[in-house]
Amino acid sequence: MPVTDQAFVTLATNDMYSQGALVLGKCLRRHETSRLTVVMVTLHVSQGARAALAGVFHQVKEVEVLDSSDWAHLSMMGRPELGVTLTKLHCWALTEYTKCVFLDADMLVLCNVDELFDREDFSAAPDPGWPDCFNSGVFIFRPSLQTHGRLLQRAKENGSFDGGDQGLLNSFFSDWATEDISKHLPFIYNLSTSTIYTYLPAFQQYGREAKIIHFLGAVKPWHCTYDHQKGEVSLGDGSLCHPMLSPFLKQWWAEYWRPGAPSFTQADVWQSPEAHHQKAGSIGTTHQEDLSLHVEQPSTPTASKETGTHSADTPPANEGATSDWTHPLDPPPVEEGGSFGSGALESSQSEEPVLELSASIAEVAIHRTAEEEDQEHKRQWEEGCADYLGKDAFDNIRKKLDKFLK
Ligand SMILES: O=c1ccn([C@@H]2O[C@H](COP(=O)(O)OP(=O)(O)O[C@H]3O[C@H](CO)[C@@H](O)[C@H](O)[C@H]3O)[C@@H](O)[C@H]2O)c(=O)[nH]1
Ligand SMILES: [Mn+2]
Repeated sequence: MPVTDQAFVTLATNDMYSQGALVLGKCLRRHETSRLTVVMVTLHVSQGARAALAGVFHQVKEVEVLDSSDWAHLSMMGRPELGVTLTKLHCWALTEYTKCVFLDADMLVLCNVDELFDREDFSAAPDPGWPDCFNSGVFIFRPSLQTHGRLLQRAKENGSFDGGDQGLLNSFFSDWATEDISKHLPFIYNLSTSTIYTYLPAFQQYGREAKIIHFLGAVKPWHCTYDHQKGEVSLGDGSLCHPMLSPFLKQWWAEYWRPGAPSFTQADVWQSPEAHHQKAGSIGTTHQEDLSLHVEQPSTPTASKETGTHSADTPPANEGATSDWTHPLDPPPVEEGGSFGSGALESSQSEEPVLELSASIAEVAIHRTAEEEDQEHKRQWEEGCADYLGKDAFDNIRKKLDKFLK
């Protein structure tokens, strides 16, 4: 039975971030959350994207865009686009729920994380850049129109020290750093991928315990290109991503293409320009336009109907859900018949070309000689694709060095 007065909430103000929200919603469902799921959308989210989101989330709620337009502070972070993150503040107006967990749309949930609802308002994880501040990508809160009003008031009067929601929220919940340690979420609930660059040994040590991955920063998974043929993920400029990041990006794409709920492509999105004529609703007023959609068949979003009411009693079906632990950093499981899967992609039940390809790569790998293996390993090392969790783990490198220096 779903818990109908608690919800996971996310936000998408455009179709790009809607892709992230879609993956997030799919992950939550696949890991059988017992809570409802809500995505707040704004004017510029197209009908195509909304339909896809409605196939995954219990509620698609239109809210007004709030933008700090604070170029000075935002450019200090190199992220002028983040003014709209103030729109996040509207989650406090979702008073049909007693407790919520907000998750950024650039999150990958790796297992069931319903235990987050045991935490109290206001809980969050430290920000990797300034750990006395919390990162506003994951937080537990109790919706309240009073808090919503106070936050908006503060935004109007004082702005935000970083131009986005995180600065404002840290000023508002300023005792988070010192008041109550139980309100500090473990970092594994908001493991920023930037840690790969800032503290690689810790990432190696604890990365396997991660429950939620946060693709924090300017480059998001949907900016990357996934080459099914080569099984490689490259960044926008064509360069290959960091080898430690690759399993998570592949997992993100596997979730994106996982069947059982619709995905949408930019092509779908561009085909629906009528989206831009949607009227914006305003949250927190009696005239708000609630675009929540009843969803009977998540796999057929076009069958959804707009009701104007909240659809807590008709959660999307959970077909295809699995509670399997499919951590991208886990070694690929040995399957019957002795063939190996490809880690992240292996977890997909999809019949996408991805899977067929991973199987053929596995077969090739099995028939390789030891010498060929060594050569391949050397080639990957030289290309900067080190296997930090396996052959190239610190311990193994040290052993090699010790042997060499003897
Ligand atoms: O054009 C945008 C930009 C952001 N978002 C939403 O706002 C969230 C935050 O933006 P994001 O690009 O994820 O920011 P981060 O790179 O994670 O940067 C940090 O700084 C932001 C601004 O303070 C905070 O919102 C983040 O939680 C914090 O992790 C996204 O995940 C989306 O849910 C949109 O819908 N549209
Ligand atoms: Mn984020």
